Amino acid sequence: MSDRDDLLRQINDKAVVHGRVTLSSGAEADYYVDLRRITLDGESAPLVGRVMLDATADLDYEAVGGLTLGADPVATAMLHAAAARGRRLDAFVVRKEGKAHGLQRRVEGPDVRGRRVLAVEDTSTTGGSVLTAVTALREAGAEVVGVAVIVDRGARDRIAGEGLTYRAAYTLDDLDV
Ligand SMILES: O=P(O)(O)OC[C@H]1O[C@H](OP(=O)(O)OP(=O)(O)O)[C@H](O)[C@@H]1O
Ligand SMILES: O=C(O)c1cc(=O)[nH]c(=O)[nH]1
Repeated sequence: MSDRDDLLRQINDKAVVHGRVTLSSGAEADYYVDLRRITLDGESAPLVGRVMLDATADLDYEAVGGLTLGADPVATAMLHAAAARGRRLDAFVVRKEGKAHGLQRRVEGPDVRGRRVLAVEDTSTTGGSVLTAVTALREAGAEVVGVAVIVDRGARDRIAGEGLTYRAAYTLDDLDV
C-alpha cells in the first residue's frame, strides 16, 4: 500500500468524528476531522511527513510551519521525513499573538527573513488560520511559496484567490464523512 493510501486509511479510522461541532470560524458542522489524532500518533505521523513532502515535491522551500497548534506537528513531521531523505528542512511556529517578553518574536525557530517558506496546516476550512500565518510570515520577511494542508475542508478557492499556490494531500471527497 502506498504511503498516501495508508495515511488516508488511518485518517478515516482515527480522526473522523461524527457529531455536531462548532468550528474555528464559528460555523457549525456535523463532523470533525481531528487530525491531531494523526499528527501526534506514532504510527501515523511519519506518514504525514512523507505524504506532505510528496504533495509539495514541485515547490522549492527551505522551511515549513504555520499557525500553532495544528500546524506544528505537521511541520516537524516534514522536517524529520526530509532528514530521512537526506534533505535539510527547517521548521517554524507562528504564534497566534505576539509575545511581550523574551525576544518578542511572532515566528519562532530559525529566522525566516529572506527565506523561501511553505505555510502548512493540518486542515483548512475557511483558510483564515493559514492566511493569518502567511501574513505573519511576510511581516517577518519570508517569501511564502505556497500553502499545503493534509485535508482541505473547503479553503482552496480563498487561498488560491490570494494568489497562493495550494496543495492538499486529501479533500473531503477522499474521506468517510
Ligand atoms: O481554515 P480555518 O477556518 O481557519 O479552520 C482551520 C483551523 O482550525 C483548527 O485549528 P483551531 O482554530 O481549532 O486551533 P488549534 O490549532 O489551536 O487547535 C485547525 O487546526 C486549523 O488551524
Ligand atoms: O474548521 C475547523 O475548525 C476544523 C475542522 C476540522 O474538521 N478539524 C479541525 O481541526 N478544525
